[in-house]
Amino acid sequence: MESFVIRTPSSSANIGPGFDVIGLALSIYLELHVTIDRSKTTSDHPLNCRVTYEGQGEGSGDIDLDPQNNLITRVALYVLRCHDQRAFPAETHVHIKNPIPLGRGLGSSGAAVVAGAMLGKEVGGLTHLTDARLFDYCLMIERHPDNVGAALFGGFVGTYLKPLKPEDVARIEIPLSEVLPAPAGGVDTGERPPEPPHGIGHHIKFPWNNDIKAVAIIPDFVVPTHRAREVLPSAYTRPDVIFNLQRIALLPVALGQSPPDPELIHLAMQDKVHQPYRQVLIPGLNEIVESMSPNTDDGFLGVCLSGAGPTILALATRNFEGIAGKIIGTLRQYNKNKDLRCDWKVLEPAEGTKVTR
Ligand SMILES: Nc1ncnc2c1ncn2[C@@H]1O[C@H](COP(=O)(O)OP(=O)(O)OP(=O)(O)O)[C@@H](O)[C@H]1O
Ligand SMILES: N[C@@H](CCO)C(=O)O
Repeated sequence: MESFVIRTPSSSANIGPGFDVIGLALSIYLELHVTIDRSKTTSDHPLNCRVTYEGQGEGSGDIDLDPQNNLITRVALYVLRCHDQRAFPAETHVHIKNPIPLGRGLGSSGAAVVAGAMLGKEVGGLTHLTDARLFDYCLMIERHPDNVGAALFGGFVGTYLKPLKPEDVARIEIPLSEVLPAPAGGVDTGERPPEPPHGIGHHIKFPWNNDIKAVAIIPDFVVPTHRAREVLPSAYTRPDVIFNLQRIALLPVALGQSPPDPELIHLAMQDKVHQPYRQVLIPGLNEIVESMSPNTDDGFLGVCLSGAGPTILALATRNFEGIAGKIIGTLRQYNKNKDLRCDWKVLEPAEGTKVTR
């Protein structure tokens, strides 16, 4: 019996002004516990794969355990089929342990995509696939690189897409359904899916001062990423673009400096590209951003929406409970549900995806 574990961190995307660019891997981990019984030559399970799931929170019960539909195993299958392997080895068991809350802005789908790509590599014995190449596969599925970049490479990262040749631009616009074909009555057509162009995405690691902790306040409601993208405008004014450019030029330096400069970090985390528009989905967000500063809250450095929300991410050096309490109070004040449940956690930057045997 062969067994191994794939461990992928959660992540917070954007960190204020870095919309679709900056990601921070965080210390809540998705784990895939994989066993392969190669003594079996056939399996009763579709695609030779049994999927089990252990998770928590809203939506956990909706995770599809059919390997043809589950996001993680579908991504693995995409990687395998690009290498002419039509199914998992008989017989594979993937046990998913997922403490990352779904649809809350902590990169659950990014982690699932990265873990799935790594699963395809490992079960297929595709040792030639480097992390840089797996990034290309992930970017065929999750089209913004910030969450998948942080989940794959770890730490505090800036991510960017390479200008592509016109024919390759067309290839990253491939509809998701073609990259990950939904099962057509369970019948495998034998077609090879479109392979990712080489070098779609790149990343650079920024320094992080370890005195800075990430306090994640996780409200008990879901904001699907596609919904949070629909509320964004398709064009921005020049002053708003310049506002974000000025701050993004500061952010990676500000969060690496020792000792941290609270005023600089507070300024560097401001945003005019996504947060003001997402307030309609996360009542209280603007009030939190506008009412908190290093002068009003001891230990506070800055605050932003985590990814597409609704999680709020505060950066701080101390007074974590006080800061979380104030944010929870403001969320409850502006939410229709005055008893809104909110979980909160103090998180650290995390390592990228690792496989242990
Ligand atoms: N471990 C998992 N297994 C299968 N599907 C998953 C898993 N994790 C996430 N998903 C899918 O991803 C969806 C959530 O993705 P979505 O992009 O809306 O939010 P998120 O990734 O949690 O937040 P954000 O992208 O803002 O950080 C879930 O509803 C589910 O369909
Ligand atoms: N950059 C993305 C991250 C969410 O997945 C967004 O904010 O929409």
